[in-house]
Amino acid sequence: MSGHGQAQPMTSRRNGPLTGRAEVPGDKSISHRALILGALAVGETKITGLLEGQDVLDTAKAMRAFGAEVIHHGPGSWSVHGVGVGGFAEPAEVIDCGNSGTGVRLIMGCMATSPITATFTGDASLRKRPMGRVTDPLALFGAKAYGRKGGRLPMTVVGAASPVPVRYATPVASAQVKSAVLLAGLNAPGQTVVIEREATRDHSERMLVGFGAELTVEDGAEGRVITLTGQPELKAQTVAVPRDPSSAAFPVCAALVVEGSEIFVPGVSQNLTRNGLYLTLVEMGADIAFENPREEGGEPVADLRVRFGPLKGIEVPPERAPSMIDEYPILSVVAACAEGRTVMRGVKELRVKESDRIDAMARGLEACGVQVEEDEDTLIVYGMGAGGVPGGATCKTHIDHRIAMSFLVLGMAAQKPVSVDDGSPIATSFPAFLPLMARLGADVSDL
Ligand SMILES: O=C(O)C1=C[C@@H](OP(=O)(O)O)[C@@H](O)[C@H](O)C1
Ligand SMILES: C=C(OP(=O)(O)O)C(=O)O
Repeated sequence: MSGHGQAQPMTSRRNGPLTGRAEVPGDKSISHRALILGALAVGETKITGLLEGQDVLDTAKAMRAFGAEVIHHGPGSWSVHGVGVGGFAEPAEVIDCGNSGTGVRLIMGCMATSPITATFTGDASLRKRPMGRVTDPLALFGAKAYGRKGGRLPMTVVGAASPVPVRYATPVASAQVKSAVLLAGLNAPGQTVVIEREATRDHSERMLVGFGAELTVEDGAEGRVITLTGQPELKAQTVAVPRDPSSAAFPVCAALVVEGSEIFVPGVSQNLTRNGLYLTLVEMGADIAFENPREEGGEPVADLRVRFGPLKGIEVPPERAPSMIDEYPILSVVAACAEGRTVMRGVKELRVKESDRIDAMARGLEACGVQVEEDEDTLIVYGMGAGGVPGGATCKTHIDHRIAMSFLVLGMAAQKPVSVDDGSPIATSFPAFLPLMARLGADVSDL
């Protein structure tokens, strides 16, 4: 799986309306952070609703390798006995983060200010992704990194024995870079400051405060200024992981494009740094009711009631990109099923995800009979209206779970079936995607 094992072709085809309740798994970003902060805290952190996708399981394994005790009690229920800030042991084995950019970048951050050395690797997708964006700021703390050309994995990081605090303005909008610097700052004396021009997902900030770190956020002329006081004693917490809005996107968008559908998706995080897709869908005319808004596990959540209906193409405001960065693949499927064109600008970060997502979506949509235009930073999709996409192609997923799920959703609405060459990476973020969609009435199989 996730590029290590056998390719798993999958196919979906039109099959009447989708109806019922879709309980999507726990948030991937929060799940990684719950394990990592639990490992850096003193005492026993208890976690419920943890995503048991391969990305998060690889982070759990890594935390054990650095000396934390990580115990699986039952579905979604985990505990972590942490080693305290600065307490990481040197791992005896290579840390394999599988398919996970979040896992490897955050873990590099939290070991980089301890006097230990670790070697990181990942699957064929992760080994292509740039790590310099993280190792550059980690070098300012005094850490050293030795990787392949272009800052690629496998890579050895030598942590700083006497780290100094850092002030760093992130050159790209990236929560992974921000989080790596903050996690490194935990074991540096004094104040570490991260400045981001555009707000990215804020789970690290929220959870660091929750675990007892001293952290402030101010909006200044330069952007969001995050100041962390180093060498706190993090205290073990109880973490209830809310459901993942990025995973919810797949059944939600499927219901929007499959005629006659109506589904209910309970308890989806509505964190403002994550809800860009939902704003965009509403602007396209989507019938989504946000019911029973409340707070769960320190995050705003709502129950979503989603109904099929006509959709129109729009220009997605580029400044919205950080709050929906993982949702452009599925948005481009919705765009193909809408009337008129949808313009997605400011999306060049998609080129350095699990795959080049602009290219993967453009080629697969074209193969399914949809007209697209792209440049380095833009994807434009010409909508064919509800039921108008011909389909009838096999799309390449390039070891990318979101590409696989997006094309399988397209097959549920297209005139002819849509296949993917390899759906196995879906298990990195949404292991129960197939049975969940089948329960809603979708005809999707791994045959
Ligand atoms: O911090 C995180 O949990 C994530 C940050 C984003 O990546 P970037 O920081 O590269 O934008 C996102 O794409 C990824 O799925 C999860
Ligand atoms: C980009 C993603 O994850 P990561 O960067 O953690 O591999 C994603 O889940 O869409």
